[in-house]
Amino acid sequence: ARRRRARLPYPPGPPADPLIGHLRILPDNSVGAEVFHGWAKKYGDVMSLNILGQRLVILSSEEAAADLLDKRSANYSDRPSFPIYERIGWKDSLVFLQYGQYFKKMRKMLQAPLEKDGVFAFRPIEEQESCVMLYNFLNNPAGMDRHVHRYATAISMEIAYGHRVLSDDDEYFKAAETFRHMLEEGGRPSLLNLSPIFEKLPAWFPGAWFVKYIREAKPVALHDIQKPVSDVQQQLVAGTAKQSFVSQHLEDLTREGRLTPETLYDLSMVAQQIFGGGSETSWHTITTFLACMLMNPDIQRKAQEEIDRVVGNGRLPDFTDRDLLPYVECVVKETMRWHPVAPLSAPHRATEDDEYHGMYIPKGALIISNSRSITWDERKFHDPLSFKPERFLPKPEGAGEVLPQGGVFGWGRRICPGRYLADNMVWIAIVRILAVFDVGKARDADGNVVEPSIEFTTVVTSHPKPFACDLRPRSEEAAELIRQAYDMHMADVAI
Ligand code: HEM
Repeated sequence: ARRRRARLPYPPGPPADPLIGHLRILPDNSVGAEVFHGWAKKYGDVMSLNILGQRLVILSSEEAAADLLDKRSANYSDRPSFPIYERIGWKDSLVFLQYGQYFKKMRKMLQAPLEKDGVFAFRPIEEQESCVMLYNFLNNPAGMDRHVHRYATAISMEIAYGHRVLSDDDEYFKAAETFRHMLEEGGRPSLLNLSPIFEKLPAWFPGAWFVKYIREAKPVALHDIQKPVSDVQQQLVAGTAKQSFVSQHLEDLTREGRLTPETLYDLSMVAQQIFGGGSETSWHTITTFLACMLMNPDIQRKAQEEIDRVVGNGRLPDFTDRDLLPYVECVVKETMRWHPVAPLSAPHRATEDDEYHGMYIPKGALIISNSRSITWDERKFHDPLSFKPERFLPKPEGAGEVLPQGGVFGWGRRICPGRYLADNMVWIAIVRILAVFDVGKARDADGNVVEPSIEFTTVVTSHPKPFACDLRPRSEEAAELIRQAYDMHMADVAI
């Protein structure tokens, strides 16, 4: 079968150079999704590139991605190796793990509390932290971006370690920021991807930036993985530990006599994925929403009217209101469709040779699903580049279009395990911001309106560059509601 398959053509792609293949035209990560989206129009929903002998298959429709990554997930659930991340100590982070028994064990451990019904348990934390975020907006609107980052991080840290982030200087919040910088820096293309031999280069050698990076990042990465778990261990001894993912596991492991350096290591790696996977993605989905509201005041007003009608002005919306707010639901979906924060999702790898519609996909090929193409597919979405929440309303009121979940949260056995948590985190933030704030145009020093111009940048995730806006409480009552909610959530905190 291998010989027969090998005679089939690879999926088509742009013209290549001899030997180096498509290396010269391989787009930079920051524009990759857009460039691939353009190419797909010419070469089709399944195209391929050859980068120095490494085959890259790019999937540009929901069907192709679902056919391969969902329906044939037994063959497409592996990941490529990430040599730099592996060397700093993230080898066993779930997101980077190769497919196999160890992956399955780690994935199960993380997934268990994050199932659809399980994430209900985290709602009080989300309600609490959303009030903190609103309060921070009120007192320091210019710090909006950071407040949202803190919101997503604080929820993740409390779920993972029972740690409550109480200030911007919080040690755990700082660790999340460091984690992000390390992810960003270590993600740059490097010689190490070509061969481990380059590891031996001296740090001063041109292009060998990673030697210094690895040396410096490794102890920090290790500390940030182990420290919060040893904090919880100490709190358990002192009787002060709060219920959390880690405390629960530590108690179980101790009771069952299974607490060993190995089980402790696994637990530390998995716990880190809660903020590693959840913080930046949720943060940037919410800032994308804020940018969308700034650019689409009519949509903002319509969503606010729905909230005013259903919830009124006397309280903040909460999860019990969700089913009664269909338009807000559409705004959340449209934010995720219009600009998914992971435009190229995460690469999968083919474990064995395969054939798809007469094309040959060799073992070891990297499979990239292009979320941009999938959520901007003209065959599925009318006017896909416009922000139109009503597209998701059922006909005849709306267009009855359906959000391709894979385009946002990925596929098959690697689908985002945090998707239900993310959905709650993002929804409650959005509905509460809409309820009490107006996102309006900023004014310059002379009082002139600044026309919004939003630019996106893609490093680890794709998100708006910092932008000016006028984030203002909708009324004095709204401001008072925020203060009261904040006071209530801080009542038990001794400062
Ligand atoms: C709006 C927020 C989020 C978005 C858009 C998002 C998106 C994604 C995507 C596209 C993937 C790659 C899936 C694939 O390879 O097919 C992924 C993987 C992952 N996500 Fe999320 N995610 C979000 C929130 C979260 C949260 C809250 C967590 C916390 C638990 C989380 C944890 C992870 C982990 C651990 C993986 C790796 C899974 C694996 O490799 O098996 N994510 N996410």
